Amino acid sequence: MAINDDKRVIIFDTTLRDGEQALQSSLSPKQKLQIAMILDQLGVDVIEAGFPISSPGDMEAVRLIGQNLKNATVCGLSRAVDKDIDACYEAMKGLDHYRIHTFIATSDIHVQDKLKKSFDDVVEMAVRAVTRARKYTDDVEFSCEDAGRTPIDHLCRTVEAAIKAGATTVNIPDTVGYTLPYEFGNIIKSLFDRVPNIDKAVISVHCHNDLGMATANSLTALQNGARQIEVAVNGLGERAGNCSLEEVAMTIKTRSEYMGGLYTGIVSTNIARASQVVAGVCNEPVPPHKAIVGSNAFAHSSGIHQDGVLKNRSTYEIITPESVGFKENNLHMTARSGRHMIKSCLASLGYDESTYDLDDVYARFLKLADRKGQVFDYDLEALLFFSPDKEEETQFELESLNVISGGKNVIPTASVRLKIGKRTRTESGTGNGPVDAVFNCITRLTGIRCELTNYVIAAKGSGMNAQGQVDVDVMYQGRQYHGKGLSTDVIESSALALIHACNSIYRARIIADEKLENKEK
Ligand SMILES: CC(=O)SCCNC(=O)CCNC(=O)[C@H](O)C(C)(C)COP(=O)(O)OP(=O)(O)OC[C@H]1O[C@@H](n2cnc3c(N)ncnc32)[C@H](O)[C@@H]1OP(=O)(O)O
Ligand SMILES: CC(C)C(=O)C(=O)O
Repeated sequence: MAINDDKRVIIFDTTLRDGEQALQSSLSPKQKLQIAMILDQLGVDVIEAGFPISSPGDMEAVRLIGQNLKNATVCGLSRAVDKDIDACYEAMKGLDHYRIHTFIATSDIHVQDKLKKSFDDVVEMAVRAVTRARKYTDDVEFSCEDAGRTPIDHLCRTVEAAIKAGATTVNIPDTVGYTLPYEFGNIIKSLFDRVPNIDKAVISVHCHNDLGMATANSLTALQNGARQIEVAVNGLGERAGNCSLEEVAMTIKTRSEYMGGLYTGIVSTNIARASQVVAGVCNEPVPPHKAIVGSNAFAHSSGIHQDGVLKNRSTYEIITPESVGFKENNLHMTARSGRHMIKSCLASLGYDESTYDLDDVYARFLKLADRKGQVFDYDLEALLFFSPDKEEETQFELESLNVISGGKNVIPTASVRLKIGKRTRTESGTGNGPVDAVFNCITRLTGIRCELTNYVIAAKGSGMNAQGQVDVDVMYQGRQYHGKGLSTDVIESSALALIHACNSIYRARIIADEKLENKEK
């Protein structure tokens, strides 16, 4: 691939190769294709789709992806071995354009203890591999595996030989995430100073995150002349992962002046979707605090931060959630929130400060937040309408629960008894699983038809005492409600969570009726 702009950074995505290596089960060709299409829309330049010699499935995945990409170049990985390179050709032959990526380790420990070869043998294998790959395509990448721990003289010699043999991209991996940014920057600088034919190839880096340096090392490499970085969505990759695509893409965009005007082809507004698809298909949830794409990356929960963000978002947001494809930021109300947050939330619900006593509402809010942990807008509104002894009064209470579920031939059936006000009622019903059957009963008993938008189950504690916590989000008449349930029985936790949400909805309905009555008066 030819990009003739010295400021343009080539984004080589290895989510489907190095990222996939880190998964507990490998991806099918169809799953890989689904991710590849998202990466193509994201604007990555090269997609390393797999290791064709590895299995018939991976060969098929590389072929399928190559046939379907609209913009990005497909790439297959191979050892410095003839049959691997031939397998890459087999997978991609017939395409207008494709890349073969071949590699061999150059560090002493890998050469001696893993490959059991001499360094001279390794250089010879590198040259042979690049030469063979060049017979198939004019887009050949060569990597010196474990370059970060390779003596610089050996690295210079290998890079020079690979370029001479026809490599158009030479990759310098910090395979075990060992180097520090200053050190890694110097390795790249030394290559530019010492390798005579360095200008004949694009210099790439592939940094792992074992010491948490992958992003910093990749950026330092760019500042020292590298023009391709190898990345993975959500930072997936062997062990602690690869350099994360979203982190480098957004750093280059956000700190462009400091990065010497470098830019990428990444469509940043597609980042959140790419992250979610990769997390879902790979069954690798994104940690909440993951930079750029974590659910907490644009959340503000403390009073001082919320006050700042409400006055000017830039006080605590260096990039906007919208710029990476999230709808908005989140301001969570907890006991760490301050009056500005409470006032703002009530204003968004239509309450002017002149209609309530802020200090009084705030004091009650704090008591509620200390009890509940997180307070939602409808909880806050309830403080205005209900006296302190009534603000958490419940309309629905679980009395008992019975569930039958089992193998293929059993229709999941539930029977639920609820206390509703002063009465008790029972309903039975079926569903496509035990939780669904319970939810159907609760819907009929409460008369509240809400849509379940999120269901999360997590273990609290461990061993015999572990409890299952279920958190649900439901949508009712355009408003989101949350419910939480905790029990040693996860079906009961689920029921408690939905009942919790229904109680909030019930209170919100009373408030809505009261507001309507006041309006009509
Ligand atoms: C740093 C990285 O991420 S490198 C990429 C790692 N990815 C993968 O390994 C996933 C795909 N791998 C596979 O499917 C298999 O390991 C295969 C098909 C590549 C090889 O399988 P096998 O032939 O059964 O060998 P195995 O994996 O057990 O051992 C690797 C062999 O390749 C050799 N080897 C390792 N890297 C290279 C290389 N770049 N060039 C040449 N030979 C190499 C090893 O020394 C070892 O050789 P030996 O059998 O003579 O001891
Ligand atoms: C094959 C190379 C690029 C690699 O994955 C590594 O060195 O980590």
